[in-house]
Amino acid sequence: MKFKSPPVNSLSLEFLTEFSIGLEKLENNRACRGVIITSAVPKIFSSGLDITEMCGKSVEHYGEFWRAVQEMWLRLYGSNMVTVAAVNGSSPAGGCLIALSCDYRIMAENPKFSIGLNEAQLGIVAPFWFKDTFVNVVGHRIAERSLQLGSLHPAPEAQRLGLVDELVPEEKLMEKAAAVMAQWLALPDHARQLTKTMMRKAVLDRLVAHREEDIKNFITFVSKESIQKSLRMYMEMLKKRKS
Ligand SMILES: CCCCCC/C=C\CC(=O)SCCNC(=O)CCNC(=O)[C@H](O)C(C)(C)COP(=O)(O)OP(=O)(O)OC[C@H]1O[C@@H](n2cnc3c(N)ncnc32)[C@H](O)[C@@H]1OP(=O)(O)O
Repeated sequence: MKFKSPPVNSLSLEFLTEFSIGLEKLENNRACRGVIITSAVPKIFSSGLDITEMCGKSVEHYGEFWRAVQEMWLRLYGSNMVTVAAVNGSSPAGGCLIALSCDYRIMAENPKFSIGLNEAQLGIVAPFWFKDTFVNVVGHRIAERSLQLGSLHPAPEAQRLGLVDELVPEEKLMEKAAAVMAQWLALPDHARQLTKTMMRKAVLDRLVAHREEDIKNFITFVSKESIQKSLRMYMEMLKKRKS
């Protein structure tokens, strides 16, 4: 699957819905045993959740948007397929969540590309299931420090921390992703799938059990004037940085 929503592959409601439907179709296709996720937008894997979806909208919209974020994660993290992220650009926040939800992450070895859950820098808090996914990849201590600081780790540091599994030159990324996919697909599906379920079930079940509460929390949080102000200021900062 190639993300192609210029300029930065931000995860809008439309993008998330299309991504989830695409994953569902592949999941139901018995001929498809694995998916490589990458980007068709140069230098950006995904800029994370589309901030404009969280600014100045109705309560109904926030609810619908957050349900779509949850749905995407439940499908990807809970997928029976082998999932490989070929991270060919920067990948903050929700973009990082997508990479973390895959079985294996390969990143282009460009120190200008960074990845991480930087929510704290925006004055918002990564939800528990973002945090759980992060902890399951890098461990508690690294996750705690990285989340509190809202760190975006340049590719070499991301590899040192275990946030990505390996770095390769950008031109070799897809070749390497295909080789990793072949290695993972060489195992019998049932054994690999049951093992994956065993490793991820508790974290998935936690969101499923608290899904409505999580949506309510998001709506309450994002509707606060202080949070709206932080998000607006962040968007302005992005625009100023550009000019
Ligand atoms: C209780 C629950 C609480 C909520 C939990 C929320 C959980 C997750 C939150 C998120 O995922 S928030 C999103 C976090 N993302 C970021 O911080 C990334 C911000 N973007 C950047 O750093 C840069 O844009 C980039 C991705 C490194 C790309 O840089 P580049 O220089 O190539 O491009 P820009 O000029 O900065 O951007 C182009 C254009 O896109 C707009 N834009 C960028 N990112 C977003 C975004 N995430 N959402 C919406 N719009 C975005 C940017 O403003 C520019 O717009 P224009 O100026 O061209 O109109």
